[in-house]
Amino acid sequence: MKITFIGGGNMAKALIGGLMKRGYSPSRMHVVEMHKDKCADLHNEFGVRATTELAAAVAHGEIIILAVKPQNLQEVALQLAPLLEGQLVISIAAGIRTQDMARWLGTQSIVRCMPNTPALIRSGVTALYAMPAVTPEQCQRAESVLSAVGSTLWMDDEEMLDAVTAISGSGPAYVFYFIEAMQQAAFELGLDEEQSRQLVLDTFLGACKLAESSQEDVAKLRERVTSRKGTTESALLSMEKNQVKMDIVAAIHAAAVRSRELGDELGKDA
Ligand SMILES: NC(=O)C1=CN([C@@H]2O[C@H](COP(=O)(O)OP(=O)(O)OC[C@H]3O[C@@H](n4cnc5c(N)ncnc54)[C@H](O)[C@@H]3O)[C@@H](O)[C@H]2O)C=CC1
Ligand SMILES: O=C(O)[C@@H]1CCC=N1
Repeated sequence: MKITFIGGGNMAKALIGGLMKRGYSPSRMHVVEMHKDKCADLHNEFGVRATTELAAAVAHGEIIILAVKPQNLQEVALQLAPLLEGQLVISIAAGIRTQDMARWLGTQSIVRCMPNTPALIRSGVTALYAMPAVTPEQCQRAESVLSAVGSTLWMDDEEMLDAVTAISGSGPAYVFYFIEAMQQAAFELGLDEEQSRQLVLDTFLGACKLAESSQEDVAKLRERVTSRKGTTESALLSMEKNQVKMDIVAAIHAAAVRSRELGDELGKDA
Protein backbone atom coordinates (compact mmCIF):
# COMPACT_ATOMS: atom_id res chain seq x y z
CA MET A 1 0.00 0.00 0.00
CA LYS A 2 1.34 3.41 -0.96
CA ILE A 3 0.80 6.07 1.67
CA THR A 4 1.03 9.84 1.33
CA PHE A 5 1.24 11.93 4.48
CA ILE A 6 0.19 15.57 4.35
CA GLY A 7 2.14 17.26 7.13
CA GLY A 8 5.49 15.89 8.23
CA GLY A 9 5.59 16.82 11.92
CA ASN A 10 5.77 14.89 15.19
CA MET A 11 2.91 12.48 14.61
CA ALA A 12 3.68 11.78 10.94
CA LYS A 13 7.26 10.99 11.98
CA ALA A 14 6.04 8.65 14.73
CA LEU A 15 3.85 6.79 12.20
CA ILE A 16 6.53 6.69 9.50
CA GLY A 17 9.15 5.47 11.99
CA GLY A 18 6.79 2.81 13.34
CA LEU A 19 5.75 1.63 9.87
CA MET A 20 9.39 1.33 8.85
CA LYS A 21 10.19 -0.73 11.95
CA ARG A 22 7.35 -2.99 10.82
CA GLY A 23 9.06 -3.39 7.45
CA TYR A 24 7.23 -0.82 5.32
CA SER A 25 9.59 0.38 2.62
CA PRO A 26 10.27 4.15 2.67
CA SER A 27 9.74 4.11 -1.11
CA ARG A 28 6.03 3.44 -0.45
CA MET A 29 5.69 6.54 1.72
CA HIS A 30 5.63 10.10 0.44
CA VAL A 31 5.26 13.20 2.57
CA VAL A 32 3.97 16.64 1.65
CA GLU A 33 5.49 19.13 4.06
CA MET A 34 5.26 22.87 3.59
CA HIS A 35 8.70 23.62 5.08
CA LYS A 36 11.64 22.76 2.81
CA ASP A 37 14.06 22.25 5.72
CA LYS A 38 11.67 19.73 7.29
CA CYS A 39 11.46 17.94 3.90
CA ALA A 40 15.22 17.52 3.93
CA ASP A 41 15.14 16.28 7.54
CA LEU A 42 12.42 13.74 6.73
CA HIS A 43 14.38 12.43 3.80
CA ASN A 44 17.61 12.21 5.79
CA GLU A 45 15.99 10.56 8.80
CA PHE A 46 13.69 8.07 7.09
CA GLY A 47 14.67 7.96 3.41
CA VAL A 48 11.11 8.89 2.41
CA ARG A 49 10.37 11.24 -0.47
CA ALA A 50 9.32 14.55 1.04
CA THR A 51 8.12 17.45 -1.06
CA THR A 52 6.32 20.76 -0.84
CA GLU A 53 4.30 19.86 -3.97
CA LEU A 54 0.91 18.37 -3.26
CA ALA A 55 -0.23 17.05 -6.66
CA ALA A 56 2.41 14.42 -7.46
CA ALA A 57 2.50 13.11 -3.90
CA VAL A 58 -1.28 12.75 -3.81
CA ALA A 59 -1.27 10.91 -7.16
CA HIS A 60 1.27 8.47 -5.64
CA GLY A 61 -0.82 7.63 -2.57
CA GLU A 62 -3.48 4.94 -2.31
CA ILE A 63 -4.09 6.18 1.21
CA ILE A 64 -3.78 9.86 2.14
CA ILE A 65 -3.07 10.56 5.81
CA LEU A 66 -3.92 14.08 6.96
CA ALA A 67 -1.32 14.88 9.62
CA VAL A 68 -1.46 18.68 9.82
CA LYS A 69 -2.66 20.65 12.83
CA PRO A 70 -6.45 20.96 13.11
CA GLN A 71 -6.05 24.69 12.37
CA ASN A 72 -4.55 23.86 8.94
CA LEU A 73 -6.91 21.07 8.00
CA GLN A 74 -9.60 22.97 6.09
CA GLU A 75 -7.06 24.74 3.90
CA VAL A 76 -5.28 21.46 3.13
CA ALA A 77 -8.55 19.62 2.48
CA LEU A 78 -9.75 22.26 0.02
CA GLN A 79 -6.44 22.02 -1.89
CA LEU A 80 -6.64 18.26 -1.84
CA ALA A 81 -10.24 17.95 -3.06
CA PRO A 82 -9.62 18.40 -6.82
CA LEU A 83 -6.62 16.04 -6.69
CA LEU A 84 -8.38 13.03 -5.17
CA GLU A 85 -9.06 10.04 -7.39
CA GLY A 86 -10.93 7.70 -5.08
CA GLN A 87 -8.22 7.36 -2.43
CA LEU A 88 -9.11 6.62 1.17
CA VAL A 89 -8.43 9.63 3.38
CA ILE A 90 -7.38 9.05 6.99
CA SER A 91 -7.34 12.05 9.33
CA ILE A 92 -5.42 11.99 12.58
CA ALA A 93 -6.36 15.59 13.47
CA ALA A 94 -7.84 16.21 16.88
CA GLY A 95 -11.40 17.44 16.99
CA ILE A 96 -12.24 17.85 13.31
CA ARG A 97 -15.39 15.91 12.44
CA THR A 98 -15.75 13.68 9.40
CA GLN A 99 -18.86 15.48 8.11
CA ASP A 100 -16.88 18.75 7.91
CA MET A 101 -13.93 17.04 6.22
CA ALA A 102 -16.32 15.36 3.76
CA ARG A 103 -17.73 18.76 2.79
CA TRP A 104 -14.24 20.18 2.18
CA LEU A 105 -12.82 17.09 0.49
CA GLY A 106 -15.84 16.20 -1.65
CA THR A 107 -15.59 12.54 -0.61
CA GLN A 108 -17.08 10.37 2.11
CA SER A 109 -14.22 7.86 2.00
CA ILE A 110 -12.89 9.17 5.28
CA VAL A 111 -11.62 7.42 8.38
CA ARG A 112 -10.95 9.63 11.39
CA CYS A 113 -8.60 8.21 13.93
CA MET A 114 -6.59 9.13 16.98
CA PRO A 115 -3.15 7.51 17.30
CA ASN A 116 -0.44 8.45 19.81
CA THR A 117 3.32 9.01 19.69
CA PRO A 118 4.41 5.57 21.02
CA ALA A 119 3.50 4.51 17.46
CA LEU A 120 7.14 5.35 16.77
CA ILE A 121 8.19 2.19 18.60
CA ARG A 122 5.10 0.23 17.52
CA SER A 123 3.57 0.59 20.98
CA GLY A 124 0.84 3.03 20.05
CA VAL A 125 -2.89 2.70 20.43
CA THR A 126 -5.30 4.07 17.85
CA ALA A 127 -9.06 4.43 17.92
CA LEU A 128 -10.73 4.66 14.51
CA TYR A 129 -14.10 5.82 13.23
CA ALA A 130 -15.26 5.28 9.65
CA MET A 131 -17.92 7.31 7.86
CA PRO A 132 -20.85 5.06 6.86
CA ALA A 133 -19.79 5.21 3.18
CA VAL A 134 -16.38 3.67 3.89
CA THR A 135 -16.28 0.09 2.58
CA PRO A 136 -15.23 -2.89 4.74
CA GLU A 137 -12.18 -3.26 2.49
CA GLN A 138 -11.21 0.39 3.11
CA CYS A 139 -11.71 -0.11 6.87
CA GLN A 140 -9.42 -3.07 6.67
CA ARG A 141 -6.77 -0.99 4.87
CA ALA A 142 -6.95 1.74 7.50
CA GLU A 143 -6.68 -0.82 10.24
CA SER A 144 -3.73 -2.53 8.63
CA VAL A 145 -1.78 0.77 8.56
CA LEU A 146 -2.55 1.72 12.16
CA SER A 147 -2.26 -1.81 13.56
CA ALA A 148 1.28 -1.90 12.16
CA VAL A 149 2.25 0.64 14.82
CA GLY A 150 0.27 -0.63 17.82
CA SER A 151 -3.15 -1.79 18.91
CA THR A 152 -6.38 -0.54 17.34
CA LEU A 153 -10.04 -0.29 18.28
CA TRP A 154 -13.05 0.88 16.28
CA MET A 155 -15.60 3.36 17.55
CA ASP A 156 -19.23 3.26 16.38
CA ASP A 157 -19.86 6.73 17.72
CA GLU A 158 -17.63 9.50 16.36
CA GLU A 159 -18.21 11.63 19.46
CA MET A 160 -16.20 9.11 21.47
CA LEU A 161 -13.08 10.25 19.61
CA ASP A 162 -13.07 13.39 21.78
CA ALA A 163 -12.80 11.14 24.83
CA VAL A 164 -10.16 8.99 23.14
CA THR A 165 -8.14 12.09 22.28
CA ALA A 166 -8.21 13.16 25.92
CA ILE A 167 -7.21 9.70 27.16
CA SER A 168 -4.78 8.06 24.76
CA GLY A 169 -4.00 10.79 22.22
CA SER A 170 -2.80 13.25 24.87
CA GLY A 171 -2.15 10.48 27.40
CA PRO A 172 1.57 9.98 26.77
CA ALA A 173 2.09 13.61 27.84
CA TYR A 174 0.41 12.97 31.21
CA VAL A 175 2.60 9.93 31.75
CA PHE A 176 5.74 11.88 30.84
CA TYR A 177 4.63 14.63 33.22
CA PHE A 178 4.35 12.11 36.06
CA ILE A 179 7.73 10.65 35.12
CA GLU A 180 9.22 14.16 35.17
CA ALA A 181 7.81 14.71 38.67
CA MET A 182 9.22 11.42 39.94
CA GLN A 183 12.61 12.17 38.38
CA GLN A 184 12.65 15.59 40.02
CA ALA A 185 11.88 14.01 43.40
CA ALA A 186 14.58 11.38 42.84
CA PHE A 187 17.09 14.10 42.07
CA GLU A 188 16.06 16.12 45.15
CA LEU A 189 16.50 12.97 47.26
CA GLY A 190 20.11 12.66 46.11
CA LEU A 191 19.95 10.04 43.33
CA ASP A 192 21.96 10.78 40.22
CA GLU A 193 20.42 11.16 36.75
CA GLU A 194 21.16 7.65 35.56
CA GLN A 195 19.90 6.05 38.76
CA SER A 196 16.72 8.18 38.67
CA ARG A 197 16.05 7.24 35.06
CA GLN A 198 16.43 3.52 35.71
CA LEU A 199 14.40 3.54 38.92
CA VAL A 200 11.55 5.66 37.56
CA LEU A 201 11.23 4.07 34.12
CA ASP A 202 11.53 0.51 35.41
CA THR A 203 8.92 1.31 38.07
CA PHE A 204 6.53 2.54 35.37
CA LEU A 205 7.20 -0.38 33.07
CA GLY A 206 6.93 -2.90 35.91
CA ALA A 207 3.71 -1.41 37.30
CA CYS A 208 2.11 -1.32 33.81
CA LYS A 209 3.11 -4.91 33.10
CA LEU A 210 1.74 -6.00 36.48
CA ALA A 211 -1.53 -4.16 35.87
CA GLU A 212 -1.78 -5.67 32.38
CA SER A 213 -1.10 -9.21 33.55
CA SER A 214 -3.37 -9.03 36.60
CA GLN A 215 -7.08 -9.87 36.68
CA GLU A 216 -7.44 -7.53 39.64
CA ASP A 217 -8.51 -3.94 39.71
CA VAL A 218 -5.55 -1.50 39.80
CA ALA A 219 -6.91 -0.14 43.08
CA LYS A 220 -6.23 -3.58 44.63
CA LEU A 221 -2.69 -3.55 43.25
CA ARG A 222 -2.21 -0.09 44.75
CA GLU A 223 -3.48 -1.27 48.15
CA ARG A 224 -0.98 -4.12 48.11
CA VAL A 225 1.90 -1.60 47.92
CA THR A 226 0.45 0.47 50.71
CA SER A 227 1.45 -0.81 54.15
CA ARG A 228 -0.43 0.59 57.12
CA LYS A 229 1.51 3.50 58.58
CA GLY A 230 4.19 2.92 55.94
CA THR A 231 5.89 5.06 53.31
CA THR A 232 3.38 4.67 50.47
CA GLU A 233 0.54 5.64 52.76
CA SER A 234 2.33 8.91 53.53
CA ALA A 235 2.72 9.68 49.84
CA LEU A 236 -0.86 8.78 48.95
CA LEU A 237 -2.31 10.73 51.87
CA SER A 238 -0.38 13.75 50.65
CA MET A 239 -1.76 13.25 47.13
CA GLU A 240 -5.32 12.84 48.43
CA LYS A 241 -4.97 15.98 50.57
CA ASN A 242 -3.86 17.87 47.48
CA GLN A 243 -6.66 16.36 45.37
CA VAL A 244 -4.16 15.08 42.81
CA LYS A 245 -6.54 12.44 41.43
CA MET A 246 -9.43 14.91 41.13
CA ASP A 247 -7.11 17.35 39.37
CA ILE A 248 -5.99 14.70 36.89
CA VAL A 249 -9.59 13.75 36.15
CA ALA A 250 -10.51 17.43 35.69
CA ALA A 251 -7.51 17.92 33.41
CA ILE A 252 -8.60 15.04 31.17
CA HIS A 253 -12.12 16.46 30.99
CA ALA A 254 -10.54 19.75 29.88
CA ALA A 255 -8.76 17.92 27.05
CA ALA A 256 -12.03 16.35 25.87
CA VAL A 257 -13.78 19.72 26.01
CA ARG A 258 -10.95 21.21 23.93
CA SER A 259 -11.31 18.45 21.34
CA ARG A 260 -15.03 19.26 20.97
CA GLU A 261 -14.24 22.98 20.83
CA LEU A 262 -11.72 22.41 18.03
CA GLY A 263 -14.45 20.62 16.08
CA ASP A 264 -16.94 23.44 16.69
CA GLU A 265 -14.49 26.28 15.97
CA LEU A 266 -12.68 24.81 13.00
CA GLY A 267 -15.54 22.81 11.47
CA LYS A 268 -17.28 25.97 10.34
CA ASP A 269 -16.42 27.11 6.84
CA ALA A 270 -13.95 29.97 6.96
N1 LIG B 1 1.49 14.97 18.50
C1 LIG B 1 0.68 14.02 18.98
O1 LIG B 1 0.95 13.38 20.00
C2 LIG B 1 -0.59 13.72 18.24
C3 LIG B 1 -1.08 14.55 17.26
N2 LIG B 1 -2.25 14.24 16.62
C4 LIG B 1 -2.74 15.11 15.55
O2 LIG B 1 -1.80 15.03 14.50
C5 LIG B 1 -1.78 16.24 13.79
C6 LIG B 1 -0.35 16.71 13.65
O3 LIG B 1 0.17 16.94 14.93
P1 LIG B 1 1.73 17.08 15.16
O4 LIG B 1 2.45 16.14 14.26
O5 LIG B 1 1.96 17.03 16.60
O6 LIG B 1 1.95 18.57 14.62
P2 LIG B 1 3.25 19.21 13.97
O7 LIG B 1 3.09 20.68 14.04
O8 LIG B 1 4.47 18.58 14.55
O9 LIG B 1 3.16 18.75 12.43
C7 LIG B 1 2.32 19.33 11.49
C8 LIG B 1 3.14 19.56 10.24
O10 LIG B 1 2.29 19.97 9.19
C9 LIG B 1 3.00 20.89 8.40
N3 LIG B 1 2.01 21.66 7.60
C10 LIG B 1 1.18 22.63 7.99
N4 LIG B 1 0.43 23.06 6.96
C11 LIG B 1 0.79 22.31 5.88
C12 LIG B 1 0.39 22.29 4.53
N5 LIG B 1 -0.55 23.12 4.06
N6 LIG B 1 0.97 21.40 3.70
C13 LIG B 1 1.94 20.56 4.15
N7 LIG B 1 2.38 20.56 5.43
C14 LIG B 1 1.81 21.42 6.28
C15 LIG B 1 3.78 21.73 9.39
O11 LIG B 1 4.87 22.40 8.79
C16 LIG B 1 4.20 20.67 10.39
O12 LIG B 1 5.47 20.13 10.09
C17 LIG B 1 -2.65 17.24 14.55
O13 LIG B 1 -3.85 17.41 13.87
C18 LIG B 1 -2.86 16.58 15.90
O14 LIG B 1 -4.12 16.88 16.44
C19 LIG B 1 -2.93 13.08 16.87
C20 LIG B 1 -2.47 12.23 17.82
C21 LIG B 1 -1.33 12.50 18.65
O1 LIG C 1 -2.37 18.11 21.84
C1 LIG C 1 -3.02 17.86 20.82
O2 LIG C 1 -3.93 18.62 20.45
C2 LIG C 1 -2.72 16.61 20.05
C3 LIG C 1 -3.89 15.69 19.96
C4 LIG C 1 -3.56 14.54 20.86
C5 LIG C 1 -2.17 14.73 21.18
N1 LIG C 1 -1.70 15.84 20.71
